[in-house]
Amino acid sequence: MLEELKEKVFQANLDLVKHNLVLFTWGNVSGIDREKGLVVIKPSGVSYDDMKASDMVVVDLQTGKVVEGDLNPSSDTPTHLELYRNFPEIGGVVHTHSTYATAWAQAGLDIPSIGTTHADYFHDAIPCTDDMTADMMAEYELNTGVVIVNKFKKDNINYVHTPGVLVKNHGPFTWGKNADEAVYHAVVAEQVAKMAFVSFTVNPNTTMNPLLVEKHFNRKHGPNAYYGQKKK
Ligand SMILES: O=C(CO)[C@@H](O)[C@H](O)COP(=O)(O)O
Repeated sequence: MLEELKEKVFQANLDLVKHNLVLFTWGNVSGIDREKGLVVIKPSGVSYDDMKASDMVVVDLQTGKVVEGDLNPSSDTPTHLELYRNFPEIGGVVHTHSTYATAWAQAGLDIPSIGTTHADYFHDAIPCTDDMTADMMAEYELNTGVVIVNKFKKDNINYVHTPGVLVKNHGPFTWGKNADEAVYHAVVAEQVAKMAFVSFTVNPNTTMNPLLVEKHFNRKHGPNAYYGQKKK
């Protein structure tokens, strides 16, 4: 079942290792088949060296029940599912503990847009979620997704234009139209987190003109986007 998606999700998980975004098993990638309402995700606690495409676990989008697979799905599965249920245009989700993005998450700070690299991929600051309340702890993984969705709703952030978030005291989640794009955004998020850290070390008052943010974002994603299009 879903052999092609399993292979893609498996390769996307290995790409986390290739891009130095994970140590041990501290990360996970999933992909969704929207028509079938099924999500394919990495198994929990299996080393990337030993993992095979056939180890990927298939879960039901609505119930979270395992539909196929001998191993437990990633412990972060309820978070991935909550994102798929609330962000209908996404096709892949990534979670890592990459160093710089996690440092901003642990500090409880948004990563502000202070460079064109950031603005090319994230229209707004990469937001950091609010604290979870005590009653949310019982369903911690599900509510990790809830605090992400709440943050985007409360601050009116477009999840397509800003495809990532920092979960406070935890780490980054990113998404995209498929698993590959979600990994790509995880790489960019880590890089802009690192560059922002260095920029604020050099100049704690670093800012960026919002007009430059708009220019760069729209050059890649606006109605007249140029980047990657056929020559007119
Ligand atoms: O957030 C965490 C740990 O804090 C997780 O990302 C796990 O480290 C990965 O777990 P599995 O995907 O192997 O269950």
